[in-house]
Amino acid sequence: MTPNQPPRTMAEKILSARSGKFVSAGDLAVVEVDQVMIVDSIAQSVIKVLADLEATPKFPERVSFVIDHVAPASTVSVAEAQKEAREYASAHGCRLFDVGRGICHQVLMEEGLARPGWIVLGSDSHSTTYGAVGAFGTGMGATDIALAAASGKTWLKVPESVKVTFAGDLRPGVSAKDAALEMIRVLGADGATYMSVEIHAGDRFTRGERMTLANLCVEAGAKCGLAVPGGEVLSDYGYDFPSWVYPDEGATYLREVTIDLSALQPRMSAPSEVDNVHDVSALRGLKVDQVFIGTCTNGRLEDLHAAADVLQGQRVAPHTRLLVIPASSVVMEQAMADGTLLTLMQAGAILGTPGCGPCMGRHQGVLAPGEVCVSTSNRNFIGRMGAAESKVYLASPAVAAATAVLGHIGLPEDLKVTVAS
Ligand SMILES: CC(C)[C@H](C(=O)O)[C@@H](O)C(=O)O
Ligand code: SF4
Repeated sequence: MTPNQPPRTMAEKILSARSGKFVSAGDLAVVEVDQVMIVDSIAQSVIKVLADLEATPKFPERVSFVIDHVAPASTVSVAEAQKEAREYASAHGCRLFDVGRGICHQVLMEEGLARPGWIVLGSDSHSTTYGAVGAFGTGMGATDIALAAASGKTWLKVPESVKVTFAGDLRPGVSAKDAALEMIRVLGADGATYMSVEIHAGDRFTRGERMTLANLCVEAGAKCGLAVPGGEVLSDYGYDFPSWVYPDEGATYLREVTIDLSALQPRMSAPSEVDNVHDVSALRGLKVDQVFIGTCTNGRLEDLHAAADVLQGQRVAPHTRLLVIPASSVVMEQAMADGTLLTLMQAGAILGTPGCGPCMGRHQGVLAPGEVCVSTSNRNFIGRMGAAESKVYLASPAVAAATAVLGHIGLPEDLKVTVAS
């Protein structure tokens, strides 16, 4: 950065570096794309656009197909679409992560396909997740994704930035998911539309926790969610963090908010907007039919550990179903090796194939009219997990686990039994 350049945000820094010239919010930038990710449900459309353009991927090693949203296939047409994606990836030398490998965002992170300062485009809105390691991750539609695959580049309007600072320390029993839900409440469901949410949390959050935070950013309408590394946490980025990725001192933000973690209680997002966030204690007692622990938001090993801590020696309530779906095959193997899955199953959990599971109501746990689900996912829109008359409440893995045992919304502390003398 030359001295006469104005201070830049993290988004401006990355887009400047990857476009080869200094750009600021509002400018158009043509940037090199480091990774293009294509999910099963969009693959056919992307392949069609490429065929119409008579183009093929310019850098096949930078293109990954992931079969995760409805995997294994639920219908003949889904199976056909997945077959097409599989065959296309193999014919053109692209990466393929097939049924059971896991959810696209978790898999790309595990495979080192998102790194600090990279630009990662996904055919999936939660591609903001890659900001957990300082990659400019964003979701795009089939046409833009196909053009990026064909050319190795994309164009972007450089986003304005909102600075979110986390201060203080979480109390015991309060998690990064609670912090993420609070962040969405504060920003509002469209409060960061087309903005970069720059997350300043020092070394407070693990890599997985930062994935939860960056993942939720799109629920405030954000273009990307970039976690600025601080202190010790740098080691869990897994890669060198180039100094040019850091935001400059004195960069301009459209809005700045501070969230005091020490004041947070376990939070829950009630239907049907993600920013409809309340303390769990205010919703306590509502009868629940299904609990779902998994997804790109909260299906990692640390999330399964948090659930197992609550479920150890407990039983899921008789009228409640508990579905647990690890975010990837790696998570599943680790949870199997350390006994976590056994604890969950002994409590009555039903395990599913690593992938999205019932998150968007396509299979493996669709809700009937009138049913209520507490889920560790990121969306609770009308009909998100099934019938339009069903309801989804979003929470942390610990709260979801406690709710499964209680059969109604509640907290781990509600499970403590007082033995009469
Ligand atoms: C199917 C996919 C394109 C969609 C998304 O873009 O996010 C899904 O993952 C979701 O969470 O709603
Ligand atoms: S787990 Fe849910 S939110 Fe994440 S990519 Fe899959 S469907 Fe979308």
